[in-house]
Amino acid sequence: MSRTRSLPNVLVTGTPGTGKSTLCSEISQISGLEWLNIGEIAKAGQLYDGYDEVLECPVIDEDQMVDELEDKMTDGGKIIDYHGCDFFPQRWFDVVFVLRTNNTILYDRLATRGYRGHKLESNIECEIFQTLLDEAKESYNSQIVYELQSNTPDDLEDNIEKISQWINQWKIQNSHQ
Ligand SMILES: Nc1ncnc2c1ncn2[C@@H]1O[C@H](COP(=O)(O)OP(=O)(O)O)[C@@H](O)[C@H]1O
Repeated sequence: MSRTRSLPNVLVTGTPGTGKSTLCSEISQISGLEWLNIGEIAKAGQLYDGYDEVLECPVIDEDQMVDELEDKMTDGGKIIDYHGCDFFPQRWFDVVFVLRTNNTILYDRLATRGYRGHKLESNIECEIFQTLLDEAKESYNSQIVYELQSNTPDDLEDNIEKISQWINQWKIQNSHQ
């Protein structure tokens, strides 16, 4: 599938607060990949299907979201971040990065964001049980799934470097097709 694309599609997943949007914003500026922010797309199109009382957030209508993104993903050159990945078609992505953050650091980030009670606890549990890493490995070929630590500004720099290198390598490998 990737042979029809001139640029790869990259998925960045992980528990809320692990740094997905920060990383995607940087990568899209450096690499020219277009960052598709699922939260904003859902809001703009009102692509919702109910409300999650525990996580205190609207539930995205996954089928509508996939329909909305299909043409863009077929074109390639997209970077998506989301705290879930099992509803995206496997064929969309050339690589999946799962951000991981130490529990106490994540707790502070989410508390600063205003998360409290069940919402805060559920997200910390999600990270402790490596829910998003397991979901990524179950949903995609585990050979394209990479775990990245996202605790410090140095980690952020390392991750920007690693993903940029991966994109450049992909371009070289796919330039003659
Ligand atoms: N590697 C990192 N080191 C330190 N702070 C980070 C790092 N990545 C993100 N942050 C900070 O953590 C908070 C959550 O990041 P954000 O990108 O919004 O996470 P997500 O999109 O996964 O919810 C932000 O305040 C951001 O500046």
